Amino acid sequence: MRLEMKVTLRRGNFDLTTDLSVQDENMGLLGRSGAGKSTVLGLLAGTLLPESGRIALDGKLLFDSGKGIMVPREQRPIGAVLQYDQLPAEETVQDGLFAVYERTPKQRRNLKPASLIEFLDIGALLKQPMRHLSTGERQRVLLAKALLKSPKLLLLDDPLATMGHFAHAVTPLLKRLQTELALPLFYASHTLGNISEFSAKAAVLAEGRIIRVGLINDLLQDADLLQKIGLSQIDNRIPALVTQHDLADGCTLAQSYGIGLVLPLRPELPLGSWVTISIPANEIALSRHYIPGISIQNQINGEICALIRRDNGVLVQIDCGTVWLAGITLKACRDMDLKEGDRVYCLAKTQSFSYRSNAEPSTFNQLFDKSQ
Ligand SMILES: Nc1ncnc2c1ncn2[C@@H]1O[C@H](COP(=O)(O)OP(=O)(O)OP(=O)(O)O)[C@@H](O)[C@H]1O
Repeated sequence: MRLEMKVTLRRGNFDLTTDLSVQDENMGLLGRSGAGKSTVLGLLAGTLLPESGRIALDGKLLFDSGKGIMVPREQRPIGAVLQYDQLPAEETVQDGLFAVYERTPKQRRNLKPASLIEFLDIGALLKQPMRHLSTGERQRVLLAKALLKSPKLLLLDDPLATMGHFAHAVTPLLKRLQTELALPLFYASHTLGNISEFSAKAAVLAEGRIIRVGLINDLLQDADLLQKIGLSQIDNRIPALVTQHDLADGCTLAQSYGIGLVLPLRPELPLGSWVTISIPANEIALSRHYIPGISIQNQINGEICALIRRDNGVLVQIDCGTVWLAGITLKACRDMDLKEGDRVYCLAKTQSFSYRSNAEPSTFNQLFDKSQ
């Protein structure tokens, strides 16, 4: 995706001025509530009209105030799951899906509607008007609509946050679309959890301005930036190789960068497969010593590489082969007299780890329309 967006818009007391140039496959949009994320997505999708400026996707102008160009939403090669989307009040789910699919040129259609409807479990909703749907149902229907457009870019206003348990099924679907259809995702959220699932990079938005664009790993090392965007919940994402399922003791064993990990039991994961596990930074405690006779199964030794001051505490970066982040209070940091270069143990309970969804190669094959 090559995206250029240099626009201005005033909404009430809120001023948005973006100067964003994206040359990547995927991008996250990170910012506090009210920073302007939904506004940016609306401008890209074509539900909002900028006052001035220019938007171009892959060299094609979508908006240019100087040239008087404004490509309407239906004609933009963009699918969008937006938080606020004006939809015809009485339009049924089926009519909405059908209309989008019919408008998409046959040679561009790349997904089978029936399989998508089944996969997103929206078959029972087809006769309902959109206004009768719950938030989560609505998000799934909007995702189906966005995908049936066979878009060249998918905008997501954190739909996973409101999808409940469906998020576990939809995440691998989106990942599969990224690889199978080379579909770029632009994912907006106020936390990094879902963004980093789909993109290694993020643009940071604060008070209607893009203040940084960079690798998420680099953004996490910028204490001022973290403070500015009030990032509170930070997850560690760790790749791990499944080595053993211990049914008797109820745990799965894995290796990550030479470190042995004791994880929640997931016997269906093939031995020798790679998984991504996550653990919130706030779930990791630190100790200067190995603690024998404790129920916590993971005590991982590493060296502190940075101490980042946050609103209510300190984010400690520890090099354990890969970088782990532990969120502790300022008091704990002072009491332990922690400094860069100190060696510490990261203490992590088995049940604090969760498995992130992995795209299994065969699960989605029936979705793709390969007849074109
Ligand atoms: N229809 C509107 N009229 C006037 N102001 C609006 C309107 N919609 C949004 N705003 C203002 O624009 C600003 C940015 O809103 P926006 O929804 O883009 O933020 P956001 O980053 O997506 O927030 P959140 O994470 O809470 O969804 C807010 O200050 C909001 O009050």
